[in-house]
Amino acid sequence: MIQKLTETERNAGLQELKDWQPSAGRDAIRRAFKFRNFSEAWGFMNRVALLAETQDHHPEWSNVYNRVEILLTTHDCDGLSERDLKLARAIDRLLA
Ligand SMILES: C[C@H](O)[C@H](O)[C@H]1CNC2=NC(N)=NC(=O)C2=N1
Repeated sequence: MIQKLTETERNAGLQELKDWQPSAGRDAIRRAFKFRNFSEAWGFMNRVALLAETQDHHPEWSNVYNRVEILLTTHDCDGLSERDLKLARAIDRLLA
């Protein structure tokens, strides 16, 4: 069973992932993305979807035209885990 991050691990993760914010009211992190148009937003979502499948870890997300919002949390432990940090790092690398 996957473990929730401790407070120390959580803080270290948030410090490292500077573009991600803690989600208000949930043990989760979120990041908002803005692209030039829908096509670029959708292309990004496709790439994230493939990443999510390889990690067997899936985002909660929304898309409105050129904007994408991603929330990461781990349902299996009802909170933030190392799996969320791993997926967030991989998403950031897609854009680097
Ligand atoms: C059976 C399967 O491996 C699990 O249900 C995975 C799938 N993707 C998941 N994604 C997320 N975000 N949290 C999970 O706990 C989770 N669990």
